Amino acid sequence: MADLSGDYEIRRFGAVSKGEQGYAEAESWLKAVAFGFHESTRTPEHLAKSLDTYRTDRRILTGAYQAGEVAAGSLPSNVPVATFGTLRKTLNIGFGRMLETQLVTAVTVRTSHRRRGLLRRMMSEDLQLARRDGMAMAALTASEGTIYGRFGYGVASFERTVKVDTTARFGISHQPVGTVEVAEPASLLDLAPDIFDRVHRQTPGSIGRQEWYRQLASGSIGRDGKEDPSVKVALHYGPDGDVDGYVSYRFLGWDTTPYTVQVVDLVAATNEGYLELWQFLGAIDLVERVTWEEAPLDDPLAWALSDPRCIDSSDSRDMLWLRILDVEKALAARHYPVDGRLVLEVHDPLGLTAGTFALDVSGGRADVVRVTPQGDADLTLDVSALSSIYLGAVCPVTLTAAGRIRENVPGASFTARQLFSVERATHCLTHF
Ligand SMILES: CC(=O)SCCNC(=O)CCNC(=O)[C@H](O)C(C)(C)COP(=O)(O)OP(=O)(O)OC[C@H]1O[C@@H](n2cnc3c(N)ncnc32)[C@H](O)[C@@H]1OP(=O)(O)O
Repeated sequence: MADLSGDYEIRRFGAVSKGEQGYAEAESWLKAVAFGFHESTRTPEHLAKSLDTYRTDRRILTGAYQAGEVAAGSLPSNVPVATFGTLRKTLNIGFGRMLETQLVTAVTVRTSHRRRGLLRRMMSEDLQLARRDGMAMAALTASEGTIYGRFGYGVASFERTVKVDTTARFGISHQPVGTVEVAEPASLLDLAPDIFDRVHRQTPGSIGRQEWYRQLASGSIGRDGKEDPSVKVALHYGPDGDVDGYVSYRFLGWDTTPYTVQVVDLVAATNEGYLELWQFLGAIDLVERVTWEEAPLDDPLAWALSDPRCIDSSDSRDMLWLRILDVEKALAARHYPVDGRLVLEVHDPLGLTAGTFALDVSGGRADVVRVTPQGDADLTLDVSALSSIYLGAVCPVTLTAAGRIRENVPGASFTARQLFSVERATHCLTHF
């Protein structure tokens, strides 16, 4: 590939708020992101609000800038031709364990500069820096399924859109132990982070949320950057009166048929709270359908409904893509529900963490060492496949059948399946 270092300058800077030094650069960067995702132009107020939340999240903004002269009349050189954003949050890796993770987002390359290696350059440099900084994991959500495998990312969790028929056939037999009450949407500015944190600690695959989420759930910032007065909120109170769940939702209007409520955010820290919030949604008068775009695949709702066919869930898709940056650290960080031993030969297209590793689990604790291969490892796999099975949501036996894992010792994929399983369904409620 051609060396582009002479053509583009890569700059990294932290997000800042209006009035702070570097704001113009951050604003141009964010405008370029909006352009890359085909958004209509963001207003200055929207840009300022977004950058405020980015600053709280300590996002690092990376831009590629034309180093030479730009074409006369084209966008000036201070507008990046490519963008790449990162922030760090914890990832629940099962059994309540947390792993700090490099989250990659806002990847765009201007059409007139695409396929010249800019994404490859920004991704490779960023992952190397993160690894050097001691990070063992990176994550992203992908716009297309074909882009990120080449960089060692693998699909590690799924989600689906559900359309739930809430006409007379809707019924959940659960006997409520708590109550649900309507609240002022703004109450979520305070309540949402603590409730989410409880869910985060008990859900494998959960990613810590960025500042923006409580604003979205409360209707303080809609997707267009303005306050969203259509957002309504109901809180769930447990038997002791503590708020342990909420749903934020909007009615889509009388022109939509069937009459539909769309869930903006649904977060419940208890099994009962989850069912009781659904009982509330199913009881909203004049509404015939409730939709939710971030529902789990393995959803208790399906088993709680007296008629599970109330759920139309034709849209299932990959959600979290993980990329292990340091196999020893990532494997040692996990808790394992069974004892066992596996020797893994891991290939890495970026050369960050290739090698053969022995994983020995005893009493749930892992001992992981890099070994010199003596004969075949139990499993041979790319780091993307190892990243896929890491959260227990992707079955190693299936990846073996797909040719993504080579099983050198019969039964080793099944051992991997048992070792990597987690205590409850993997699900990530955080988009970033
Ligand atoms: C985490 C996120 O933010 S997801 C959002 C990703 N962004 C978008 O979808 C916005 C629209 N798309 C774009 O901005 C650009 O086309 C990008 C970012 C996807 C690619 O940027 P480019 O600079 O053109 O990629 P680059 O030239 O570095 O290509 C790197 C490799 O990926 C491949 N590639 C790039 N884009 C795609 C694609 N859409 N589909 C399949 N392969 C792709 C290239 O062929 C190349 O392969 P190789 O190096 O193995 O030969």
